[in-house]
Amino acid sequence: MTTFATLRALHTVIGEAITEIEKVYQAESLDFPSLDTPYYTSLKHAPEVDRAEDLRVDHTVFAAANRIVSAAGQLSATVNKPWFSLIEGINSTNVVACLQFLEASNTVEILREAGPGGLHVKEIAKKITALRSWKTDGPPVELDSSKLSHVLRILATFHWLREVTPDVFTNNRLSSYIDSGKSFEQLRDAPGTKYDESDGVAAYCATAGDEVFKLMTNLTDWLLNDGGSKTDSAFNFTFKTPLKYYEWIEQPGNEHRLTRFGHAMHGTKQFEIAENIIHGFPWEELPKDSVVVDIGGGIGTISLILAEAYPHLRFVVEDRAPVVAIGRQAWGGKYAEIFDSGRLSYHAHDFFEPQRPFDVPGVGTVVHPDVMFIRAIAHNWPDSYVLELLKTLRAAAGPNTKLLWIDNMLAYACVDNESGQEGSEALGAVRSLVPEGSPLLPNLGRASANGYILDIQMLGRFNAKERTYREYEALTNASGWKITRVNRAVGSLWAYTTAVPV
Ligand SMILES: C[S@@+](CC[C@H](N)C(=O)[O-])C[C@H]1O[C@@H](n2cnc3c(N)ncnc32)[C@H](O)[C@@H]1O
Repeated sequence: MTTFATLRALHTVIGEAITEIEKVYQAESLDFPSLDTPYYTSLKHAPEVDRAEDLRVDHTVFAAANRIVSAAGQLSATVNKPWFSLIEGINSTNVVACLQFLEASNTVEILREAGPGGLHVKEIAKKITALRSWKTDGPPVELDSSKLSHVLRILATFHWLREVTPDVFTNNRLSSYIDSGKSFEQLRDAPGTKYDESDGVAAYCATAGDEVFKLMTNLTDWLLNDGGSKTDSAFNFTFKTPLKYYEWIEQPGNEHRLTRFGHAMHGTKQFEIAENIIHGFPWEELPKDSVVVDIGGGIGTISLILAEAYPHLRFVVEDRAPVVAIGRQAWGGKYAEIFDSGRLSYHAHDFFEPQRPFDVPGVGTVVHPDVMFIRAIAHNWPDSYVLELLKTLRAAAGPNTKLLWIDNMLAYACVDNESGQEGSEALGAVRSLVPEGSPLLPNLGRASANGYILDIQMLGRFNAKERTYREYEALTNASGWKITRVNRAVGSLWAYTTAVPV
């Protein structure tokens, strides 16, 4: 194929995908949500606004949108001047720093309250300064608005904000996504509660802008000088600690990081649509009062989604004692019925220690849970630890216990000729994520970027990784489990992998 033929094929992919999306929206007389219009998850909207939002994750729309992102990324990589592509890649820290600033300065909340007309940088700077007053004993250091305008302008250039008129900025759809929902007064009077009862996206942004941003600057040194093995990870190298990340955030002085991390994990449900979580496993087939243990469940984000959808089940969120201790409080008054009825309880336990029988409200002592699930757990640990964890869970399993492993399942960036044989696709090994003859990268390129970005975050933070199907299979086979089903999520690389004891 000539390059022009490839460019035209990519252009066609985009055109056809737009037509598919338009049909779905036209069927309900709706327009696609505009990039210029904020959508604050903490606010109430007209039903048609919410419906247009919901349709974004309609399977047809989601899949077509992914093809557009993939094709647009490939088109741009082909035609953009390589130097410009390099600058965007190698200097992307500039954008990261500005995104970190956007969240840390509470600019999104300030602009929400300013309304659609936006606010001049001088006014934004004054408000940011006022919100910093708790940081210092004396008068807060005034933020220079001429510098602020430059930070906000690069964000507008990357579509993270909108510059309405020179030096006047407003939120757009993307920046509104980082909104914590808090008022100026709440942020001023109780800055430590910014993430409480939020959707966790702002907390995720803050964690990524702090720990991850810092440790990524040392990834190359760690890999080249330590071979990626002598010290535990780029995190240890950066923060000069022998502790594992989860021990470190529990140390005095890191209280804000521990609380923020719990909320950030709540934010990570955005990696997927709730529908995947709800239908990733046949929860409805489990008998009443079946016990589901959420191993390393954090503050309970995923179990709460499931407990709402499946009132007949009992959920136990197991995590380290300091995390469990802040679990219920992180939700404020939300989910009171689920907690009060005992349908969801917390259990402090180190998951590398043998699982012991424990009491579940309304059920009694449980020796073998019906389901044990690990979501975003294995990707935090190198293979040797995952093996230990899977063996520990295997020892706790009864003959009917199922293990559900939820993580990204990485596809190769090329066609995998050894996969795709009869029967293997059902178990997760795929030849390609795009149809035969498509000009798109077999792993959907930029549309799947979030999975590979998370993979490298796991490498830097934990010396760990997201895994391919073969890597899942090697670990389950070596620990007494057999994979019986892989349910790939719609629109992302997340997968729901069920295994049974052998
Ligand atoms: C990436 S978070 C995932 C949280 C949750 N499963 C979710 O999907 O939102 C990993 C969790 O593992 C917990 N964890 C780490 N080491 C643990 C251990 N040894 N025992 C129990 N939990 C642990 C952490 O405290 C954290 O809540």
